[in-house]
Amino acid sequence: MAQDSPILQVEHLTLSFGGITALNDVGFEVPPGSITTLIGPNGAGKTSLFNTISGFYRPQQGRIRFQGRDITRLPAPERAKLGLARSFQNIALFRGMSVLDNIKLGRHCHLRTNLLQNMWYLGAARREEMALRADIETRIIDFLEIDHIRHAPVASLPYGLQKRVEMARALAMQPRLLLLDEPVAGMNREETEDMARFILDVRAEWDVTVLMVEHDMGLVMDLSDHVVVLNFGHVIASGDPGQVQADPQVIQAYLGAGDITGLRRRLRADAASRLAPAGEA
Ligand SMILES: Nc1ncnc2c1ncn2[C@@H]1O[C@H](COP(=O)(O)OP(=O)(O)OP(=O)(O)O)[C@@H](O)[C@H]1O
Repeated sequence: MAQDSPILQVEHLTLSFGGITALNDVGFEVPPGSITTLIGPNGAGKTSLFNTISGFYRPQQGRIRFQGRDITRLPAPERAKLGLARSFQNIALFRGMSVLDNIKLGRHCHLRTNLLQNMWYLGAARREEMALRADIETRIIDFLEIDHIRHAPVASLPYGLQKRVEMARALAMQPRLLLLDEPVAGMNREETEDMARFILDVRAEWDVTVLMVEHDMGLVMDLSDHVVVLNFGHVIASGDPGQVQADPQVIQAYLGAGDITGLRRRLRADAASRLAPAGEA
Protein backbone atom coordinates (compact mmCIF):
# COMPACT_ATOMS: atom_id res chain seq x y z
CA MET A 1 0.00 0.00 0.00
CA ALA A 2 1.38 3.43 -0.94
CA GLN A 3 2.19 5.64 2.03
CA ASP A 4 -0.50 8.19 1.27
CA SER A 5 -3.20 5.65 0.34
CA PRO A 6 -6.33 5.98 2.46
CA ILE A 7 -6.09 3.99 5.69
CA LEU A 8 -9.83 3.32 5.48
CA GLN A 9 -12.01 3.10 2.40
CA VAL A 10 -15.77 2.74 2.67
CA GLU A 11 -17.47 1.89 -0.61
CA HIS A 12 -21.19 1.76 -1.43
CA LEU A 13 -22.16 0.68 2.07
CA THR A 14 -25.82 -0.11 2.64
CA LEU A 15 -27.26 -1.22 5.98
CA SER A 16 -30.91 -1.82 6.75
CA PHE A 17 -32.80 -2.77 9.89
CA GLY A 18 -36.00 -4.34 8.62
CA GLY A 19 -37.68 -1.53 6.69
CA ILE A 20 -35.29 1.19 7.94
CA THR A 21 -32.32 2.02 5.75
CA ALA A 22 -29.73 3.42 8.14
CA LEU A 23 -26.94 3.66 5.51
CA ASN A 24 -27.57 4.08 1.83
CA ASP A 25 -24.68 3.72 -0.64
CA VAL A 26 -22.24 5.39 1.75
CA GLY A 27 -18.71 6.01 0.52
CA PHE A 28 -15.80 7.99 1.90
CA GLU A 29 -12.10 7.70 2.64
CA VAL A 30 -9.95 8.42 5.67
CA PRO A 31 -6.52 9.82 4.76
CA PRO A 32 -3.65 8.34 6.79
CA GLY A 33 -2.53 10.54 9.69
CA SER A 34 -5.70 12.61 9.53
CA ILE A 35 -8.35 13.50 12.06
CA THR A 36 -11.50 12.76 10.11
CA THR A 37 -14.92 13.46 11.63
CA LEU A 38 -18.38 12.17 10.80
CA ILE A 39 -21.11 14.67 11.52
CA GLY A 40 -24.83 14.83 10.81
CA PRO A 41 -28.13 15.48 12.55
CA ASN A 42 -29.62 12.96 14.98
CA GLY A 43 -30.56 9.72 13.26
CA ALA A 44 -28.32 10.45 10.24
CA GLY A 45 -26.59 7.06 10.54
CA LYS A 46 -23.29 7.94 12.25
CA THR A 47 -23.45 5.25 14.95
CA SER A 48 -24.63 2.66 12.43
CA LEU A 49 -21.64 3.52 10.26
CA PHE A 50 -19.24 3.26 13.22
CA ASN A 51 -20.72 -0.08 14.21
CA THR A 52 -20.36 -1.35 10.65
CA ILE A 53 -16.75 -0.19 10.36
CA SER A 54 -15.79 -1.79 13.66
CA GLY A 55 -17.55 -5.05 12.78
CA PHE A 56 -20.61 -5.03 15.06
CA TYR A 57 -23.02 -4.74 12.12
CA ARG A 58 -22.84 -6.65 8.87
CA PRO A 59 -23.80 -4.48 5.86
CA GLN A 60 -26.14 -5.85 3.19
CA GLN A 61 -24.01 -4.24 0.47
CA GLY A 62 -20.70 -2.52 0.04
CA ARG A 63 -17.12 -2.93 1.09
CA ILE A 64 -14.79 -1.70 3.82
CA ARG A 65 -11.03 -1.72 3.26
CA PHE A 66 -8.56 -1.14 6.06
CA GLN A 67 -4.97 -0.51 5.01
CA GLY A 68 -5.90 -1.86 1.59
CA ARG A 69 -7.35 -5.11 2.94
CA ASP A 70 -11.03 -6.02 2.54
CA ILE A 71 -12.35 -6.40 6.10
CA THR A 72 -16.08 -6.35 5.31
CA ARG A 73 -16.63 -9.92 6.50
CA LEU A 74 -14.05 -9.92 9.28
CA PRO A 75 -15.36 -10.27 12.88
CA ALA A 76 -14.76 -7.33 15.25
CA PRO A 77 -11.91 -8.97 17.26
CA GLU A 78 -10.00 -9.70 14.04
CA ARG A 79 -10.35 -6.06 13.01
CA ALA A 80 -9.02 -5.04 16.42
CA LYS A 81 -5.98 -7.26 15.89
CA LEU A 82 -5.30 -5.53 12.58
CA GLY A 83 -5.20 -2.18 14.40
CA LEU A 84 -8.74 -0.85 14.44
CA ALA A 85 -9.81 0.20 17.96
CA ARG A 86 -12.80 2.15 19.18
CA SER A 87 -14.42 3.91 22.09
CA PHE A 88 -18.17 4.01 22.67
CA GLN A 89 -20.77 6.79 22.91
CA ASN A 90 -21.86 5.43 26.29
CA ILE A 91 -18.69 4.45 28.07
CA ALA A 92 -18.16 0.68 27.86
CA LEU A 93 -15.72 -0.02 30.70
CA PHE A 94 -15.89 -2.63 33.46
CA ARG A 95 -17.00 -0.27 36.19
CA GLY A 96 -16.11 -2.44 39.16
CA MET A 97 -12.57 -3.04 37.91
CA SER A 98 -9.60 -0.72 38.34
CA VAL A 99 -8.34 1.65 35.68
CA LEU A 100 -5.25 -0.52 35.17
CA ASP A 101 -7.23 -3.73 34.76
CA ASN A 102 -9.52 -2.09 32.22
CA ILE A 103 -6.52 -0.95 30.23
CA LYS A 104 -4.98 -4.42 30.38
CA LEU A 105 -8.10 -5.83 28.75
CA GLY A 106 -7.41 -3.62 25.75
CA ARG A 107 -3.94 -5.07 25.33
CA HIS A 108 -5.32 -8.60 25.57
CA CYS A 109 -6.09 -8.81 21.85
CA HIS A 110 -2.35 -8.86 21.11
CA LEU A 111 -1.17 -11.34 23.73
CA ARG A 112 0.58 -14.25 22.08
CA THR A 113 0.07 -16.77 24.84
CA ASN A 114 -3.39 -18.30 25.30
CA LEU A 115 -4.86 -19.81 28.46
CA LEU A 116 -3.34 -23.26 27.91
CA GLN A 117 0.04 -21.80 27.11
CA ASN A 118 -0.25 -19.66 30.21
CA MET A 119 -0.64 -22.85 32.26
CA TRP A 120 2.33 -24.65 30.70
CA TYR A 121 4.71 -21.86 29.79
CA LEU A 122 4.47 -19.60 32.78
CA GLY A 123 7.90 -18.17 32.09
CA ALA A 124 6.93 -16.82 28.67
CA ALA A 125 3.57 -15.65 29.94
CA ARG A 126 5.17 -13.96 32.91
CA ARG A 127 7.70 -12.14 30.73
CA GLU A 128 4.93 -11.03 28.45
CA GLU A 129 2.96 -9.81 31.44
CA MET A 130 5.94 -7.82 32.71
CA ALA A 131 6.55 -6.27 29.30
CA LEU A 132 2.88 -5.49 29.06
CA ARG A 133 2.87 -3.78 32.44
CA ALA A 134 5.92 -1.71 31.60
CA ASP A 135 4.43 -0.70 28.30
CA ILE A 136 1.15 0.31 29.90
CA GLU A 137 2.72 2.13 32.80
CA THR A 138 5.37 4.06 30.98
CA ARG A 139 3.46 5.03 27.89
CA ILE A 140 -0.30 5.02 28.02
CA ILE A 141 -0.89 5.96 31.65
CA ASP A 142 1.74 8.70 31.59
CA PHE A 143 0.54 10.00 28.26
CA LEU A 144 -3.08 10.32 29.41
CA GLU A 145 -2.07 11.67 32.83
CA ILE A 146 -4.00 9.06 34.78
CA ASP A 147 -1.21 7.76 36.98
CA HIS A 148 -2.90 9.00 40.17
CA ILE A 149 -6.02 6.91 39.50
CA ARG A 150 -4.49 3.72 38.14
CA HIS A 151 -5.80 1.58 41.04
CA ALA A 152 -9.14 3.35 41.41
CA PRO A 153 -12.31 1.52 40.42
CA VAL A 154 -13.66 3.07 37.24
CA ALA A 155 -17.10 3.61 38.81
CA SER A 156 -15.59 6.04 41.34
CA LEU A 157 -14.23 8.39 38.66
CA PRO A 158 -15.79 11.53 37.23
CA TYR A 159 -17.17 11.21 33.72
CA GLY A 160 -14.33 13.04 31.96
CA LEU A 161 -11.73 10.72 33.49
CA GLN A 162 -13.75 7.64 32.55
CA LYS A 163 -13.70 8.82 28.94
CA ARG A 164 -9.94 9.19 29.22
CA VAL A 165 -9.62 5.65 30.59
CA GLU A 166 -11.66 4.40 27.65
CA MET A 167 -9.21 6.08 25.34
CA ALA A 168 -6.35 4.48 27.26
CA ARG A 169 -7.87 1.06 26.80
CA ALA A 170 -8.31 1.68 23.08
CA LEU A 171 -4.67 2.83 22.85
CA ALA A 172 -3.57 -0.34 24.62
CA MET A 173 -4.83 -2.19 21.55
CA GLN A 174 -2.03 -0.44 19.63
CA PRO A 175 -4.37 0.85 16.95
CA ARG A 176 -3.46 2.28 13.57
CA LEU A 177 -6.95 3.75 13.34
CA LEU A 178 -8.77 4.95 16.46
CA LEU A 179 -12.55 5.32 16.25
CA LEU A 180 -13.86 7.75 18.86
CA ASP A 181 -17.63 7.85 19.31
CA GLU A 182 -18.58 11.28 20.68
CA PRO A 183 -15.37 11.72 22.72
CA VAL A 184 -16.52 14.91 24.46
CA ALA A 185 -20.25 14.23 24.86
CA GLY A 186 -21.40 15.25 28.33
CA MET A 187 -18.10 16.92 29.23
CA ASN A 188 -17.64 20.36 30.72
CA ARG A 189 -15.44 22.92 28.98
CA GLU A 190 -12.25 22.01 30.84
CA GLU A 191 -12.71 18.28 30.21
CA THR A 192 -13.45 19.03 26.54
CA GLU A 193 -10.26 21.06 26.18
CA ASP A 194 -8.25 18.28 27.82
CA MET A 195 -9.73 15.67 25.51
CA ALA A 196 -9.11 17.86 22.44
CA ARG A 197 -5.45 18.07 23.43
CA PHE A 198 -5.24 14.30 23.89
CA ILE A 199 -6.80 13.67 20.49
CA LEU A 200 -4.26 15.94 18.80
CA ASP A 201 -1.40 14.38 20.78
CA VAL A 202 -2.53 10.83 20.01
CA ARG A 203 -2.17 11.60 16.35
CA ALA A 204 1.16 13.39 16.75
CA GLU A 205 2.88 11.15 19.30
CA TRP A 206 1.36 7.75 18.61
CA ASP A 207 1.12 8.02 14.87
CA VAL A 208 -2.53 7.05 14.99
CA THR A 209 -5.18 8.12 12.50
CA VAL A 210 -8.39 9.28 14.15
CA LEU A 211 -11.94 8.83 12.89
CA MET A 212 -14.53 10.32 15.22
CA VAL A 213 -18.23 11.02 15.48
CA GLU A 214 -18.89 14.27 17.28
CA HIS A 215 -21.72 16.77 17.75
CA ASP A 216 -19.63 19.58 19.27
CA MET A 217 -19.15 21.77 16.20
CA GLY A 218 -16.43 23.88 17.81
CA LEU A 219 -14.33 20.78 18.44
CA VAL A 220 -15.11 19.33 15.01
CA MET A 221 -14.07 22.46 13.16
CA ASP A 222 -10.97 23.04 15.30
CA LEU A 223 -9.56 19.49 15.22
CA SER A 224 -10.63 17.95 11.94
CA ASP A 225 -8.60 17.86 8.75
CA HIS A 226 -11.46 16.21 6.95
CA VAL A 227 -15.20 16.19 7.66
CA VAL A 228 -17.80 13.81 6.22
CA VAL A 229 -21.46 14.79 6.58
CA LEU A 230 -24.25 12.24 6.74
CA ASN A 231 -27.97 12.88 6.46
CA PHE A 232 -30.68 10.22 6.27
CA GLY A 233 -28.03 7.57 5.65
CA HIS A 234 -26.40 9.40 2.71
CA VAL A 235 -23.09 11.25 2.51
CA ILE A 236 -24.19 14.75 1.53
CA ALA A 237 -20.81 16.53 1.75
CA SER A 238 -17.17 16.00 2.55
CA GLY A 239 -14.11 18.20 2.61
CA ASP A 240 -12.15 20.39 4.96
CA PRO A 241 -14.05 22.12 7.80
CA GLY A 242 -14.30 25.42 5.90
CA GLN A 243 -15.81 23.77 2.82
CA VAL A 244 -18.27 21.73 4.81
CA GLN A 245 -19.64 24.48 7.03
CA ALA A 246 -20.26 26.70 4.00
CA ASP A 247 -22.04 23.94 2.06
CA PRO A 248 -25.71 24.86 1.50
CA GLN A 249 -26.78 21.19 1.71
CA VAL A 250 -25.12 20.85 5.11
CA ILE A 251 -26.73 24.03 6.44
CA GLN A 252 -30.07 22.84 5.07
CA ALA A 253 -29.68 19.42 6.73
CA TYR A 254 -29.00 20.98 10.13
CA LEU A 255 -31.80 23.54 9.66
CA GLY A 256 -34.19 20.75 8.71
CA ALA A 257 -33.29 18.86 11.86
CA GLY A 258 -33.70 22.02 13.97
CA ASP A 259 -30.11 21.49 15.00
CA ILE A 260 -28.41 24.55 13.55
CA THR A 261 -27.37 26.26 16.81
CA GLY A 262 -23.89 24.78 17.05
CA LEU A 263 -23.13 25.30 13.38
CA ARG A 264 -24.47 28.86 13.39
CA ARG A 265 -22.57 29.79 16.55
CA ARG A 266 -19.42 28.48 14.95
CA LEU A 267 -20.00 30.40 11.71
CA ARG A 268 -20.56 33.62 13.71
CA ALA A 269 -17.35 33.07 15.68
CA ASP A 270 -15.39 32.47 12.48
CA ALA A 271 -16.84 35.59 10.83
CA ALA A 272 -15.99 37.66 13.92
CA SER A 273 -12.41 36.40 13.95
CA ARG A 274 -12.06 37.24 10.23
CA LEU A 275 -13.35 40.80 10.81
CA ALA A 276 -11.27 41.45 13.93
CA PRO A 277 -8.08 43.52 13.40
CA ALA A 278 -4.84 41.50 13.44
CA GLY A 279 -3.86 40.46 16.94
CA GLU A 280 -7.41 40.59 18.34
CA ALA A 281 -8.78 37.44 16.76
N1 LIG B 1 -30.42 -1.49 16.00
C1 LIG B 1 -31.28 -0.76 15.28
N2 LIG B 1 -32.48 -1.25 14.94
C2 LIG B 1 -33.35 -0.55 14.19
N3 LIG B 1 -33.11 0.69 13.73
C3 LIG B 1 -31.93 1.24 14.04
C4 LIG B 1 -30.95 0.55 14.83
N4 LIG B 1 -29.87 1.36 14.96
C5 LIG B 1 -30.16 2.48 14.31
N5 LIG B 1 -31.40 2.42 13.75
C6 LIG B 1 -32.03 3.45 12.93
O1 LIG B 1 -31.10 3.81 11.91
C7 LIG B 1 -31.11 5.22 11.72
C8 LIG B 1 -29.73 5.79 11.98
O2 LIG B 1 -29.47 5.72 13.40
P1 LIG B 1 -28.05 6.02 14.03
O3 LIG B 1 -28.15 5.74 15.50
O4 LIG B 1 -27.01 5.33 13.26
O5 LIG B 1 -27.94 7.61 13.80
P2 LIG B 1 -26.93 8.66 14.47
O6 LIG B 1 -26.53 9.58 13.37
O7 LIG B 1 -25.86 7.94 15.18
O8 LIG B 1 -27.86 9.41 15.52
P3 LIG B 1 -27.44 10.15 16.91
O9 LIG B 1 -26.67 11.37 16.53
O10 LIG B 1 -28.78 10.49 17.50
O11 LIG B 1 -26.66 9.14 17.73
C9 LIG B 1 -32.19 5.78 12.63
O12 LIG B 1 -33.40 5.87 11.88
C10 LIG B 1 -32.31 4.74 13.71
O13 LIG B 1 -33.60 4.74 14.26
